[in-house]
Amino acid sequence: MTQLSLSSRETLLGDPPLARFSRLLGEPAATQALTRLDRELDWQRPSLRLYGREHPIPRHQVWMGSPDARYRYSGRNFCPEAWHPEVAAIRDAVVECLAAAGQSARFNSVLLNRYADGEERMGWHSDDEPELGAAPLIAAVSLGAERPLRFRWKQREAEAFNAWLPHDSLLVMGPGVQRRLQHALLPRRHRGLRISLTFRWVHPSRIHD
Ligand SMILES: O=C(O)CCC(=O)C(=O)O
Ligand SMILES: [Fe+2]
Repeated sequence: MTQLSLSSRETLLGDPPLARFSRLLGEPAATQALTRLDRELDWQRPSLRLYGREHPIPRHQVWMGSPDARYRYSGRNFCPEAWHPEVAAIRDAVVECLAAAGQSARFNSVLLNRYADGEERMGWHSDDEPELGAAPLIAAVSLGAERPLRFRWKQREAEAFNAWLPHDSLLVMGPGVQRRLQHALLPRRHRGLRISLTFRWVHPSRIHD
């Protein structure tokens, strides 16, 4: 039996589609991936300009992907790093997991986020940059400490809620999730390293210098 057949799917929202899979990679692969990514990636802490002042982001990150998948983020153009073999293997596991669930998907870009502990975080946002297209599918893999990704509706049509993301889980944000909701990884009082990988498809033709 392969690890893939052990992964299980849970629906968190039907419309727009939000689903969580557990045991994406299996053990010891998932723990080995966490250790390897922590050690081997060139983690960056860029600063964002806000009200004329530079603020280092409250986490570390790496953009990775195909060379033509350039990405605009906070007004800057990022050229992604080349695929690390471990990240490419996780990407392929995500594509296989989705295919086994009857969903075809492709990814040419990933944002990796490294949160050293519960103080490190990501603020409210939607992944709705124009180069992602009108209805992107974003697949978020979590490794390490379990934390909740908090969702809130832009039109306040329902209550905010937490999607808990355990080690070796996959959260799939389907078409409409970015348009209708925002998400954030809020600070929590707890210890433990967490690395997330959010795989996307960046439309190469939409990028202009
Ligand atoms: O760390 C997470 O799970 C969230 C990351 C995220 O929202 C993003 O990369 O856009
Ligand atoms: Fe996001």
